[in-house]
Amino acid sequence: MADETSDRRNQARIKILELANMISVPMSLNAAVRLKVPDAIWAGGSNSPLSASQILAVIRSSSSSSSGGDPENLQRILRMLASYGVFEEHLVGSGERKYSLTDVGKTLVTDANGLSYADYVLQHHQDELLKAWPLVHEAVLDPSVEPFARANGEPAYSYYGKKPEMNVLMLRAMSGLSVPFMRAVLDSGYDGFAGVERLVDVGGSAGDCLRMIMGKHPNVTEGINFDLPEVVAKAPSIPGEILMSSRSDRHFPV
Ligand SMILES: C[S@@+](CC[C@H](N)C(=O)[O-])C[C@H]1O[C@@H](n2cnc3c(N)ncnc32)[C@H](O)[C@@H]1O
Repeated sequence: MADETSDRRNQARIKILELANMISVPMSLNAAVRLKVPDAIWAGGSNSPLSASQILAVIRSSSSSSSGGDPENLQRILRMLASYGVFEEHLVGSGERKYSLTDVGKTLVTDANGLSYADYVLQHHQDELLKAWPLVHEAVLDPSVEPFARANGEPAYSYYGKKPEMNVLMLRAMSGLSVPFMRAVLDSGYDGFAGVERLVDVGGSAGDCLRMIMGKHPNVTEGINFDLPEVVAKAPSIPGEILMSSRSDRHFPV
């Protein structure tokens, strides 16, 4: 064993402490999203550095209780996420700390269509998903039941289908994720859709990708959103699209 006082061993101990406490990072992110901190700082595009007290005042002004709260606890969350590049910390003259959004943080700001990556964060931190994580080791010992099903009694997508609020959050999370990606693909000059007349999106969720592709490429005259019946039922209709639901009981990874 190496010398316990060596820099290498000290770094190793610090690293394992960091890993053991890593859950504090996504849970702080989840807390910031739940509190709508990114929208509070963004304030319609200003992104001016605000202190924890100022952010709390904005959050409180749009909630039923306009006072109270603990800016110190909010500052702990902000500092944690600043160290992971979500917020930028500004030390102002008096020693006060203020926070603005980095490019990473801006992905959490609600856009003109009501979309952002915030729903993706929320979707991944629902109680049902969190209950599955401590069971990951069981997937090694007995892979016949996936951790989500072990924790919740059935596989994720059939479970979502029975819980309207989870189904809708999943749709919103996927839209928030896919719309900016597809916009980037289409704006990049990608020509893979040239000459395509019928396009099937397997697991197309709300149909955003189909809608955007068909809007840009009139040659695609028939789009088929192949997804689960409860998902297709909630998806907005698109002219020229055939909404097709899966009748498969088998839940394949998409
Ligand atoms: C990760 S999401 C994909 C989101 C979508 N491609 C987008 O860009 O927004 C996976 C999708 O697969 C769908 N899915 C899961 N199991 C399915 C099945 N057996 N048949 C059809 N769709 C399924 C889910 O309902 C969900 O919409």
